[in-house]
Amino acid sequence: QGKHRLANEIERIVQEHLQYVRESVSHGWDLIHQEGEMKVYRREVEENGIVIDPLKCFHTIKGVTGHEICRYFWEYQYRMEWETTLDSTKIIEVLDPDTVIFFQLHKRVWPAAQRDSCFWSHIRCISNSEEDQPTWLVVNYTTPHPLAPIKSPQVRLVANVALICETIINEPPLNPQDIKRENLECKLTYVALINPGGWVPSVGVRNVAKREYPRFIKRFTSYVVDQTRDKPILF
Ligand SMILES: O=S(=O)(CCO)c1ccc(-c2ccc(C3CCCC3)c([C@@H]3C[C@@H]3c3ccccn3)c2)cc1
Repeated sequence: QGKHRLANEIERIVQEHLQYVRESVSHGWDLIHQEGEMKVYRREVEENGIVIDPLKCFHTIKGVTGHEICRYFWEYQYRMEWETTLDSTKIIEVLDPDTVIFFQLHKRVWPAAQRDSCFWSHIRCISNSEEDQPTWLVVNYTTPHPLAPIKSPQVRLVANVALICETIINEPPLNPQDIKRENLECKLTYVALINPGGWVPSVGVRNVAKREYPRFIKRFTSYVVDQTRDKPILF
C-alpha cells in the first residue's frame, strides 16, 4: 500500500496527539462540566482576539470497545445520525482504507457566519504490547482541498480533533470467546483544538462550547451504545 501525499503530516499529528493526551489537566485547565463518568476541561486561549480554547474530555462508557467508539466516529455513513453541529457532510477524497478527506457544512450559530470545514480523518489501531487491548484513535485535521473551495459567506473552521480510546475488560472470563458486553469499558479522551476561523463573539463561542461539547459527547457515546447493544463485539 503506497504512501499518499499526506502520510507524513498524518504521522506527525498522530504522534503529537499521543503525547498531548497524556498531559495532565491539573494546571491551567478549568473543569467546565462533570456528569457521571464524563469530565470536560478547557483552557482559555485567544489568538488575535479569537477564542481558540483547547478542550479535553475524559469519559468512560460501559458496554462498548474503543474500536467500536472510533469506528462510529470515523465512518461517514453514521455521522448525520449523531453529529449535532452539521448541516451536511461528504467525502471528497479517499487516501487509503483508513484515511479520507471530508467537507462539512456546520449549522449556523447566530450571530456568527456559517462555518464549513475540510479535514483529513484518519483511524488507527495502536497495539501496545504490555496492555491486553490496543488503543484506537481517530484524528480530524484541517487540510486545504481543491474540491472544498473557501466561498464567502461561509467561514472555514480550523480544527485539530482527536478521539483516543482504551478498552478495559473487567473480570475477564477464562475463555476470551466468553467476553460479554457487561465486561467491557471504553476509556475515551476527546481533544478539540478549534479555531472558528474568523470573528465570533468570544463570550458566544465560550458559552456555545461549554453547552455543546458535553451534549455532543453524550449524544455520540449513547448513539454507539444503542447501535452496538445487540451486535457482536468488535475488538
Ligand atoms: O469532533 S469533530 O471533529 C466531528 C466531526 O464533525 C467536530 C466537533 C465540533 C466542531 C465545531 C464546529 C463549529 C463550532 C462553532 C464555531 C463557531 C460557530 C460554530 C464549534 C464550536 C466549539 C463549539 C461547539 C462544540 C461542540 C458542538 C457544537 N459547537 C465546533 C467541529 C468538528
